[in-house]
Parts: sequence; C-alpha cells; structure tokens
Amino acid sequence: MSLLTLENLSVTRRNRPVLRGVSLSVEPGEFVGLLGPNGAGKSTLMEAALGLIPFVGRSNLAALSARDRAHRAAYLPQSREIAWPISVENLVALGRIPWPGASGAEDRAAIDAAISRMGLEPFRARTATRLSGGEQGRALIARALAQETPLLLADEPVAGLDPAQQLACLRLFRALAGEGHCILASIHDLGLAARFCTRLVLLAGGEVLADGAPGEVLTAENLSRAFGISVHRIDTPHGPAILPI
Ligand SMILES: Nc1ncnc2c1ncn2[C@@H]1O[C@H](COP(=O)(O)OP(=O)(O)OP(=O)(O)O)[C@@H](O)[C@H]1O
Repeated sequence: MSLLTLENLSVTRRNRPVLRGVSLSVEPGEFVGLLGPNGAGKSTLMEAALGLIPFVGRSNLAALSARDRAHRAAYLPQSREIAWPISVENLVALGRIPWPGASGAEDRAAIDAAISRMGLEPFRARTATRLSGGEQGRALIARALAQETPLLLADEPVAGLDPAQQLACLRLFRALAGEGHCILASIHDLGLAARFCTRLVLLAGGEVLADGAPGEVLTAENLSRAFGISVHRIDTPHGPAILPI
C-alpha cells in the first residue's frame, strides 16, 4: 500500500507555476531523497502533499482528516523555529499530541526512544531555544519521530548538522525505512543522498526530471540539466563521493 500518492499535483505561487502535474507514489520501506535546485519546489511539494497550501490535483494525505493525517505523517518543516522556551523533553513530547488516547507509558516510551535516537539525552532538560542551531534541528527531528507515524516528510533534515550527525541521522532514516517506515526528505548533498536513499526524485522546472535508483538519477546529463553543473564522481568502498565542479 502506498503511504503517499500524489497525482498530477500542480501549485501556483504568486501567479507563477511552481509544480506542474507532479505524480509520485511512495511505498513503505522507501527512503526517498528529494533533490533539485533552490526554488525547484521541494518544500512546496511537501506542503501541498500535506494540504498546507492550495494545489490542483490529488494528494492522498491532504484528503485525510487532520487527525488521520497526523497519524499517517510527521513533518519536519524547513524553518527550524521553536516558538517557546520549553525543555527539549517537552518539545519532543509535542509530537505525541495526535495520540490523546495513548497511555502515559506509551507516550514516555515514544519520547525516550526519539530522544535516544537523536542522541539528545544530555540536552533533555535544556531549554530548546537556547541550544545551538544543529542541536535545535535534532530536537525537532526527535519531535517528529515521537509522533510514531509510518511516513515522515523531512525538509532538509541534515542542513546545519555536523558530518557525524548527518551520518547518524541518515543512517537512522535508512534503518527506519528498513523497519517498514517511509521517509521523503529533501537533501542537497548529492553524495549523502546517493549513499543513504533507496530512491531519488529530481525536481527541476516544476516537474520530475528523474525518479529511480540513485545511480539512475545522478547521471551527468540529469545533473547538468537540473543544476547546470558537472560532477566528478569517485566510487569508494563506502559509496560514491560526488564532487560538483
Ligand atoms: N510562502 C511563499 N509565497 C510565495 N512564493 C513562495 C513561498 N514559498 C516559496 N515560494 C516560491 O515557490 C518556489 C519554490 O519554493 P520552494 O521553497 O518550494 O523551493 P525548494 O525547492 O524547497 O528550494 P530550496 O532548495 O531553496 O529550499 C520559489 O520560487 C519560491 O520563491
């Protein structure tokens, strides 16, 4: 069963077409990396998929009630805003709001697991707004994980994370996909995307330029068309290293 199905999705923003007839279907077990130049519409696609902005076409997520949608999908927006000076633990606990019927023990287990998965134990009691940018980003990922949804839409989850935290986060997402979850994450680092994602979707000009296994999508021709760049690719025992030129 597809967790996310977009059919002919079109979005116009400020009288400019941003997405034009995008169709996409994402299955459990997939970690899909959403690639594309700045302004290609990666955030727009996630916002429209969730029904947060007007669109034409169909999104199975947007069609759900707010409660069912919150049970199906967690969302990490690109903006890392934390509105109140609450503790990291309480911030992560906000991910449990869609589950008012859960027992205290279930909530506690979900919060503890999310904090542990993001390596946030030392920050648990700290005021979230007084953490570094990367630490705040990890706390917001933990909030999304605590929601315990089958689908996670994450807008540039590794932006601002140090190299070790980027690896840890992407390894975790890959492991979650292995457990049957489904992750759709925008990402600008082509090497990391190639290494960790099971599938890549390249957006350009408001359309899906390529969709498939990393090796099929990250071709010289596709990257030149999407970004206007050449790349030097070196295959290492740890996966491809992709150097934009
Ligand atoms: N709130 C908004 N109101 C009007 N136009 C917007 C808004 N947000 C984004 N846009 C426009 O929509 C287009 C797509 O933006 P979007 O944020 O989806 O791109 P993106 O692929 O996520 O880019 P980036 O890699 O820079 O994050 C851009 O031209 C942008 O200027």
